[in-house]
Amino acid sequence: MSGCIALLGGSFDPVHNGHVALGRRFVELLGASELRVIPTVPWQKAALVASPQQRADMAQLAFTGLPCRVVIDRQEIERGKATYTVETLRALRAALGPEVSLCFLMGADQLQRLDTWHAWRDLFSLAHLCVAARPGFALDGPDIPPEVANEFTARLCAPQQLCSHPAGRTCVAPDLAVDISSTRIRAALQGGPEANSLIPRVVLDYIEQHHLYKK
Ligand SMILES: Nc1ncnc2c1ncn2[C@@H]1O[C@H](COP(=O)(O)OP(=O)(O)OP(=O)(O)O)[C@@H](O)[C@H]1O
Ligand SMILES: O=C(O)c1ccc[n+]([C@@H]2O[C@H](COP(=O)([O-])O)[C@@H](O)[C@H]2O)c1
Repeated sequence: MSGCIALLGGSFDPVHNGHVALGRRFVELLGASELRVIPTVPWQKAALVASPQQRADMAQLAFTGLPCRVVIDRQEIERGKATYTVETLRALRAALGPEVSLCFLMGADQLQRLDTWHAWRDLFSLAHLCVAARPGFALDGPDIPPEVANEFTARLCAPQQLCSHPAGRTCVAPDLAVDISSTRIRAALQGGPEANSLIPRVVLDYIEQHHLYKK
């Protein structure tokens, strides 16, 4: 089976067990043959702490061991400016062709904000959208903007159906429940050992070696 490509974009400042669980869960559900991790330069967030290179290094460490090929895609950090996902998906389509199945992964927090993304409706012609539950963020109901809910629900399929189509469908992983954020980890790293259980050991070692996130 050729499988599809799961795409996971993020700030990863730092990468944590929630990101790894999100990637792993959808690789399993979709039957993806590749997870392409895309460290971003976010236009909706204040300045990040770690450098683009450090965030890419940490992602490389965190995602080894998944049951598929893992690629750290540096195109967004190499653009050297804040980027839009729609641009990245257009570049991937141009490079990979119209037939390959592309599945863009996100947590429920981003579904709630999807209507703020640049040209968000165009995303559906370029990729599938796959959304995982995240504690504190509903997957449906009044927290999802009505226009997003309409588009998302009309395209909803079982995850295993996505790999046989290039784009345009949606799916959910309602059973993910990892209550971790990079914000909490940055705070924990300043205060004590709590971060130990929230990020992969190899990433914690990297953070210590590079003296990241200290006061
Ligand atoms: N615990 C989690 N469960 C499910 N999805 C998550 C989780 N943490 C992050 N994600 C998703 O991973 C992607 C990248 O997230 P990001 O790098 O911004 O991490 P974050 O923890 O949300 O960061 P911050 O706290 O700095 O906002 C987003 O689509 C986000 O929804
Ligand atoms: O394209 C946009 O306008 C857009 C707005 C907000 C977030 N994103 C993407 O969503 C992913 C997660 O972003 P973040 O800010 O939660 O790290 C990452 O790939 C971002 O590029 C994209």
